Amino acid sequence: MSEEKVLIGIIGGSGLYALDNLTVLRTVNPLTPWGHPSAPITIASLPSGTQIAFLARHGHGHTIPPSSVPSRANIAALKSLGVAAIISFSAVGSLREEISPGSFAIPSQIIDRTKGVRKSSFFEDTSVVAHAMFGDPFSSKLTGWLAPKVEKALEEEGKGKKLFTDKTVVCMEGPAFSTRAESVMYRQWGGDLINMSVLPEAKLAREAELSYALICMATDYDSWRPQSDAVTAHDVFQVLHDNSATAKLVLSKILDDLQADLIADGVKESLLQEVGGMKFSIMPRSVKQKQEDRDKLAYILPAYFSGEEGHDVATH
Ligand SMILES: CSC[C@H]1O[C@H](OP(=O)(O)O)[C@H](O)[C@@H]1O
Ligand SMILES: Nc1ncnc2[nH]cnc12
Repeated sequence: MSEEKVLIGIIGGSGLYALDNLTVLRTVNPLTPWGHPSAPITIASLPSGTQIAFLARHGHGHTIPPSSVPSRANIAALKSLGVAAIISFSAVGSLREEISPGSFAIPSQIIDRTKGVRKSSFFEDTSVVAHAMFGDPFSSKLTGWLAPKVEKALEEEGKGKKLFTDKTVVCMEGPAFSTRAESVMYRQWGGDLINMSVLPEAKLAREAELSYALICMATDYDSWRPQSDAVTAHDVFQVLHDNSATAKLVLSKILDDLQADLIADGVKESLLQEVGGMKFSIMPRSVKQKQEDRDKLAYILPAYFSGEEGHDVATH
């Protein structure tokens, strides 16, 4: 584990594989109990000295498909660097006319359409049982802090791109896109956006007690519009290039303001919103819990599992 604390982790999705204009301090590739992350993580310093970490979800050169992203290793690796909060980027399809390609969105809800092939819990395959609270899958304080910054950056860019908040993102398995019937059904269910990445990432961040927010960039209208061709990867990649330039601008705005906000308006509280959140989610210690599993879980939740005896969690 690294000695130095890194405050914020950024996960870049399709089209966002690196950050510009930051002072790179080092690159790390931690071996977590769940393997290595998707790619080596770049640790950079802001002019204020605050450190951030950047991880490319699909690897450098986009070599990892959505169902094979090592999300447990990604979240565990970021946690091991001391990260308190994760700002994750994703290219999404739009399920709403008003969210035109090029628009940005910060969702507040998720509908799970993954198929169970992804390992979606750190507690899976262990002798410790836990049920994380997930009714509000994104950290409200973090999204509340981010939204005005993203909006301001989009305004300053002057390309007329809008930000939508409080939206519902459907996470599908992929890698093939949805059928027209599925796309129409997701709209009826209340879905506004669709991607293949937010799960299990958001669940794992919650289990690791990390604040988590998703910044979506709409690339296409998926396949629900009867008058339009169904989405292709080519459509997505055409919009991605422009979107990622905007995403970099948005991110630099967020990071520029970070130090001032840390001092002025208690943003630290937003970043630390989830700390302690697993206290009532982990089943109390029992003799059936294997020490090796507790040691493994100590990597992400040292407060409950580290030390010779480990700590008992709250009694239920
Ligand atoms: C490239 S098309 C589909 C692909 O794009 C999105 O990736 P990410 O969320 O990492 O930006 C989507 O979730 C799919 O994985
Ligand atoms: N239409 C779509 N469906 C799923 N993931 C996407 N990522 C970008 N566009 C998408």
